[in-house]
Amino acid sequence: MIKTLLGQVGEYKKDSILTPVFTAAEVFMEILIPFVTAKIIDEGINGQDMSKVYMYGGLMLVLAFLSLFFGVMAGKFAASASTGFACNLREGMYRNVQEFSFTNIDKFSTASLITRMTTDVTNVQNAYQMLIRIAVRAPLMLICSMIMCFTINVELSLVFVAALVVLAFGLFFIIFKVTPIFDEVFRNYDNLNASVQENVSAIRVVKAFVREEYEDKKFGKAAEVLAELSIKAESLLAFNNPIMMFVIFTCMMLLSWIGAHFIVSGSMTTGNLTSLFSYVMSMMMSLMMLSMVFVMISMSMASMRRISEVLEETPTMTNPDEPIMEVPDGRIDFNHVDFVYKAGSAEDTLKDIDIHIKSGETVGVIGGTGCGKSTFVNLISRLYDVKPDGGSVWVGGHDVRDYDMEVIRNEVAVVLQKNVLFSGTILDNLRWGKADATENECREVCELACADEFIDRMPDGYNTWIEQGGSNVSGGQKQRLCIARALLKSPKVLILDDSTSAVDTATDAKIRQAFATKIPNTTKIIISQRISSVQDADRIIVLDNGMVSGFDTHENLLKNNTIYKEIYDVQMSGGGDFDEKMN
Ligand SMILES: Nc1ncnc2c1ncn2[C@@H]1O[C@H](COP(=O)(O)OP(=O)(O)OP(=O)(O)O)[C@@H](O)[C@H]1O
Repeated sequence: MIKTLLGQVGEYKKDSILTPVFTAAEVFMEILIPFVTAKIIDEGINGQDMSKVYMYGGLMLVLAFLSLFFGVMAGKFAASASTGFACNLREGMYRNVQEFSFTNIDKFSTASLITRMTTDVTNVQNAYQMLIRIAVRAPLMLICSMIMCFTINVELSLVFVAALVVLAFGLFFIIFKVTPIFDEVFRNYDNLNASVQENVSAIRVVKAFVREEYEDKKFGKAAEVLAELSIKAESLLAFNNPIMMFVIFTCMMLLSWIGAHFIVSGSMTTGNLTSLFSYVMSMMMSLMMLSMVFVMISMSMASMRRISEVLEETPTMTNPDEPIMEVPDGRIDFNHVDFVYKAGSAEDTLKDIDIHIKSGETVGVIGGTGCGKSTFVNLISRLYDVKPDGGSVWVGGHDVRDYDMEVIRNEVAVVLQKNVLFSGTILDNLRWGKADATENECREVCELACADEFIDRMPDGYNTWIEQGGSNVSGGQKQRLCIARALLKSPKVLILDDSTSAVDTATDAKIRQAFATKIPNTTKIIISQRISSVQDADRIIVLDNGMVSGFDTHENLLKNNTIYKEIYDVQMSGGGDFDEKMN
């Protein structure tokens, strides 16, 4: 984990090394200052020698200036190293997430990925800044101050060594108690983010079902749990200061009392006692800082682990060593395919699918909810891989695993069931299909997808701004834009996964007619719950519980496939979709 994280320091290594170097220099300057103070008091003031006062005063000024300079430099490099490190972590995670296969994506929730890229990275950034600065400064200061104290007076030094033990015990007891609470705090951040993400993205559904109050309560509860845990942790941390102050003042009183005896008996000078006080203060402060470093680091351990989980996640799908860079045609072969989402599941999602589709053919896929239609098409563009011994899926005469992944996904265009548009103009959205498409090309595909009619009615036409998630266009309009976007890729295989469900039947028929005449060489796979959407297809696959129950023309299926015939009869008599028959 540590190796993975440190690997992300990258170009900020130099800043990360310079920070402790300048911090050490700053500490050495600060350590010398009380020593010079003692000289001013003993040799200058007590010795009635103004020249010594000026000389040591000047030296002190130089030391103070150098300490300031080194401190500023250390702060500057620490800030640059930690923010740069955080930026690299975010970029590294984001890059890896882009490489994730769907199997990888299924492992992490969106909310958890967001928390990891925001809150977790901020924690690690703060911990890293502390590590390269305070974690160097505090122990160095502690050791140097202790050495100075012992050189001044051994007996007095033993007083604060005892005090240090008490303080260390108190502070580390608090850390021990507080660390597990912080672990829980970060786990709860995931729940809070999940609640925000789910509700904000589904705000329309929330309103439609009048669930505001319920959702409000749900969020309130998550926020309350988080607040309670944070209060618990902070309340424990609040003891830090009083314990520290108690030990410091007790220590000071003891030092003053014993020190006064030493001064009166002539075995110690006033200057030495003054510098001893300064060193003791520095030591206590260092210990306090050290305890904070431990809190911060233990707080961020959970974050570190969560970040490295994303960074170390290896994509389950990779390109072959010598990938095929061209898909010859739109032939599709499923050779006895078995597929399961999670290894070890009791039942396969797809079972022994053996189907052969010709290039340019239009194939309908029909079946009940959850029977595996989307899963079936996801294998064609290699969004998932088949089981290790679960047959193979071929496109254009080659196993999909032998292609370059970008090539196969460009040639197999999928209009997913859940259509997503991005904020930007209609043209921007269409050009996701082909970055350099001209406006004319965009218009052509929009005509094919019957999207031109509503775009032309919009005041800004193709430059109309689409809001995030396509919230300012209707479901049917969104579907047509997504079909146009896929067409712009001029793919060898076009898959429509129930993507005309929100389009009226007349427009649906028009789109299919356009496909048949304008893109005859593209293999078209149309998933639908409506028989009317697939009955014109060359052949239709009837899926039932992950298995192929029939694969033939509409007419032959009506004659030979009882499931298909029954659905047809139900839908023709005004019934609903596939599932109504199944129930
Ligand atoms: N990412 C996933 N992880 C685990 N199981 C999944 C995943 N996606 C789908 N499934 C399961 O696989 C089965 C087939 O799902 P699939 O989406 O292929 O069905 P479908 O026929 O397309 O259904 P619908 O018509 O409702 O879209 C279902 O039982 C579903 O719960």
